[in-house]
Amino acid sequence: MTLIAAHHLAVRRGRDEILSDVSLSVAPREIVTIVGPNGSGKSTLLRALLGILPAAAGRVSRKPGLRIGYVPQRLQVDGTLPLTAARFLSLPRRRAPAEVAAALERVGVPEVADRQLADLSGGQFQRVLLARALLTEPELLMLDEPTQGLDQPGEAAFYRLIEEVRSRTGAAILMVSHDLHVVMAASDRVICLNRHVCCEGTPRVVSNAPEYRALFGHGTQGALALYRHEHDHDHTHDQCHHA
Ligand SMILES: Nc1ncnc2c1ncn2[C@@H]1O[C@H](COP(=O)(O)OP(=O)(O)OP(=O)(O)O)[C@@H](O)[C@H]1O
Repeated sequence: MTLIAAHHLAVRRGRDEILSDVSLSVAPREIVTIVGPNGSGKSTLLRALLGILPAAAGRVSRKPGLRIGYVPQRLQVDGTLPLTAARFLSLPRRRAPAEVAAALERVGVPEVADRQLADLSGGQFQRVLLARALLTEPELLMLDEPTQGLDQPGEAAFYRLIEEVRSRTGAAILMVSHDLHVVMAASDRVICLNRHVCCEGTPRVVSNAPEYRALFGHGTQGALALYRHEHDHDHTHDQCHHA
């Protein structure tokens, strides 16, 4: 069974084709991570899967009635707007205080309920966003660079939390990440995107693929190589595809 899939999807912004011929699918309980250079269309892909952006070609299919929890890449909170974490979780749908407290407890930040959103640390704020996404009891959680701005222990803790969410709720996870170490440890499947799917497969298969090494190199150097990737190589012989 598939929860959500893209079939030969293309997305345009103006005259620019941001995504071409992208096909992918996410099955129940899977953790799938999208990696790729800046501007490679990762956020665009998530937004097209959500139906926020229209398909210029191809299509998106979703299991009927699929419940999706989405954590966007950025959420600007106006520091002058008084809004506590608990109140934020109660928008747009009113939630009982006990439900809000349980949601914050689940993501490990019960103490922030009455704090102003603008006063939370990056890690606390990401957890509040996750708590909010979990309130809809999603079958699929979509997270766009959820650990942006967190330090390494904060990132590792957040990904452990994501795995816990998967085991407790059975939700599938589709996320964008730049942190390759954690991606490799925490994902069932990795999709390398550069306006099209360069390469995909299990972390083991992908990390052993010459195409992956050309893209990412090794270790921390690899993470830097990601940003330098010029996409000047030929993908005709991608061996990690369909792995
Ligand atoms: N609202 C918009 N209007 C026009 N073009 C856009 C818009 N949003 C994004 N783009 C363009 O689409 C391309 C892909 O952007 P996108 O944000 O999907 O990439 P990304 O892989 O998520 O990047 P990053 O890693 O930097 O977050 C970029 O060239 C960007 O300039």
